[in-house]
Amino acid sequence: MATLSNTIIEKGEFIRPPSEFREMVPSKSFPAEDKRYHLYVSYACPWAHRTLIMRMLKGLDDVITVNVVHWLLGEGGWSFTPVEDGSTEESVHGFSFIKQIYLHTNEKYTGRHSVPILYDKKQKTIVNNESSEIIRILNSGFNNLAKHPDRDFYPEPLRGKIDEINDIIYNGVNNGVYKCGFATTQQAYDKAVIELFSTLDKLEDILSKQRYLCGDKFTEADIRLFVTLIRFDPVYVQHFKCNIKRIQDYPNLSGFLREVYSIPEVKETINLKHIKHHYMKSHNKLNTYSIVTMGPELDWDSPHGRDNLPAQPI
Ligand SMILES: N[C@@H](CCC(=O)N[C@@H](CS)C(=O)NCC(=O)O)C(=O)O
Repeated sequence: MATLSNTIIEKGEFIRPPSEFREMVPSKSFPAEDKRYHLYVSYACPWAHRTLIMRMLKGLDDVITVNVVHWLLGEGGWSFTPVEDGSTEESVHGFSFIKQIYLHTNEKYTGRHSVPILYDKKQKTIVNNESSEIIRILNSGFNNLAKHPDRDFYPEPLRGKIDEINDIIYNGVNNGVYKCGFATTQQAYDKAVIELFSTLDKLEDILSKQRYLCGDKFTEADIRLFVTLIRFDPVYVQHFKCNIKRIQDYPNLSGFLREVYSIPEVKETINLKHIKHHYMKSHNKLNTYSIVTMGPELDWDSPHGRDNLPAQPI
């Protein structure tokens, strides 16, 4: 079972390697064109989830096509078989594995075979495999084709603030849960779990005073936090040992989670079966018998209670 492969563990601490394909759209080689680009994603993966949310919120669902891998990250990496519960075939080449997309782009490629991938169907090549850049591309690179060109999730005046909060969220939360789960020494785990919960405490405080992370405007920072929050209680609490508190125990973080969950375009991107099955059945060093938990009961459809805090329309 592929579990902690392609990752670096140093002194018991998990370190995420950098992505290798970093081209942008629009650019000379990659102009924005209708139906030319394609996303390869996993519903389970929080990094891929960001790109799916941005694609929906910008109204790019007719412009950028998508293939979804099966939830199991097995020996051969992400695969497109069997097709079930929302996963799809690989429709550009008919490939069975994500690895083949990387090797088709560069047969000498030796890096990770990760999702998400933004792919150019015309030149049959990977454009970008770094989710933080793919969401920026989707936010502004296709405005001539998007249903919602006026929605800007990285607006100029807030960029400094967004970058600052993104750093905090990436280190303390998005990657923070992985640092807890993949730690191989007590010391590394202790350090990671303390960092994670002190960051969550800080974010709880911010969200007690304002509707979103950067004020009254919903931005990419909120999307980046949401994808970890939605996985937290069903998976990370127990699977990654992030169990000092649940998100449900934080009034503001949980209200924020329910509000973002209630956005129809966001809700459409969530597949809890893929999320739970992926983590609990792919990481068998963490869950030897691959048993998927039944709980917890979730209350994501209950009122978010944040209407008293001012908000600009999304
Ligand atoms: N830096 C990448 C990280 C993506 C990532 O780590 N994806 C994981 C799934 S959650 C993956 O595909 N892992 C498979 C592997 O490394 O073989 C991004 O944000 O786009």
